[in-house]
Amino acid sequence: MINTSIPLVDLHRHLDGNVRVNTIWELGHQHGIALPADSLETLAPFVQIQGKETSLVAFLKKLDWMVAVLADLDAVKRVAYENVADAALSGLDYAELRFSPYYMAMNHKLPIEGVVEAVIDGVKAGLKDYQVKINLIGIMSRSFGQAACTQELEGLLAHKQHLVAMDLAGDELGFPGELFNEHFKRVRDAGLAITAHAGEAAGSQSMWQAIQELGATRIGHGVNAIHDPKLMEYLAKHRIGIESCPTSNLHTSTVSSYAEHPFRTFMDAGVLISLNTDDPGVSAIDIKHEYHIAKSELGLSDAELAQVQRNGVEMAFLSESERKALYAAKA
Ligand SMILES: O=c1[nH]cnc2c1ncn2[C@@H]1O[C@H](CO)[C@@H](O)[C@H]1O
Ligand SMILES: [Zn+2]
Repeated sequence: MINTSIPLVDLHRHLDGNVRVNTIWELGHQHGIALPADSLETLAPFVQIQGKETSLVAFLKKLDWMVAVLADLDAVKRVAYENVADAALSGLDYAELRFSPYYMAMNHKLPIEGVVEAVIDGVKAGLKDYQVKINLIGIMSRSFGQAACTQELEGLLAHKQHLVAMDLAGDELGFPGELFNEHFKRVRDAGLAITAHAGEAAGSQSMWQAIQELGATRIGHGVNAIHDPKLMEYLAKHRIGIESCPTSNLHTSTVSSYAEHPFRTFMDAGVLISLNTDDPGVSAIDIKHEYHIAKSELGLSDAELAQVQRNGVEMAFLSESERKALYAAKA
C-alpha cells in the first residue's frame, strides 16, 4: 500500500494537535493542573475523537487539553521532541510540523517567542535521537482575532530562519481570511511560503481569497472546491497543492462519510493532492492509517497511491536539491 521506494511525507500535521495522552497525564500531574479524568483510560475520550464531532469548532475543543498542560517551556520542548519521535516511529521520511505559539502560550501566559524557541529546541533534540527530516510551519490561530495573530506573527517572524512557511488555522467561518490580509503581506515580505486552511468549514470563496489575497500556494483541506468548477481548473493549472486529511474531515463532519470524501474527484480533475494526518493525537491515527483508508474507503489503486506519495514530495516546502536528496535516500 505504501510504496517503499517513494518518500513517505506528511505535510499537514499539527504539533499541538499531537500531544500523547500519557504526556497530558504526566504534565498535568507534574504541574498540579486539574485534569477532567482520574486515569489514563478515562482521560483519552476528552482528548481523542470518539466517533465524530458535529462541527470543526467542536472538534477543535479536543486540542484544548493538549495545550492546557503546557505549564512551562520545558513542557513545550517535550511535546516538540515527542512529535519528532512520533513522526519517525510512524515511518515518515519527512514531515512539516505546524504549530500555533499563541495557542500554546495562552493558558499559562508563556512568552510567545519563548514558545517558538522551545519548539525549535525540542525538534533539534528529537533530530539527534530519531531519523526523519523535519521542517516547521508557523500558524496564526484566527479564532483569537487580528490582534492576537499580530502578536503570534511577530513571535514567529523573530525566528523565521527556522520556518519554511506560515499558515492560518482555527475557526474559518467565524474569522474569514480577509481579516488577515495585512498579516500575510508581512509573511510574503519576509520571504516565507504560505499555506492556509480553507474550504473546510467555509465554501470555495474562502479558497479563492486564500490564493488571491493571502498568497497561498497550498491549501489545507480544500474539500469545498469541488462545488466550483472554475476553482478546480485553476488549482490544476497552477499546481496549487491540496493537503487532504480524510479522517480529520470525517471527524469535523466536513464530510459525512469516507464514501463522500472528494479525494478521487480532485485526482480525476488533475489537481495536485496529498494525504496527511492533521491532528494525529486527536484523531488517534497515523499516516499509514490514512493510506489504508485511501485504499479501502476512497477506492484508490496502488498506482494512484504511489502518485499521491509523489504528489506529497512535489508539494513539500523543500528546495529542488532537498527533494532530490529525499528520493535518493529511498533508491
Ligand atoms: O482541522 C483543523 N482545521 C482548522 N484549524 C485547526 C485544525 N486542527 C487544528 N487547528 C487549529 O490549529 C491551531 C493549533 O495548531 C489551533 O488554532 C487549532 O484550533
Ligand atoms: Zn489542520
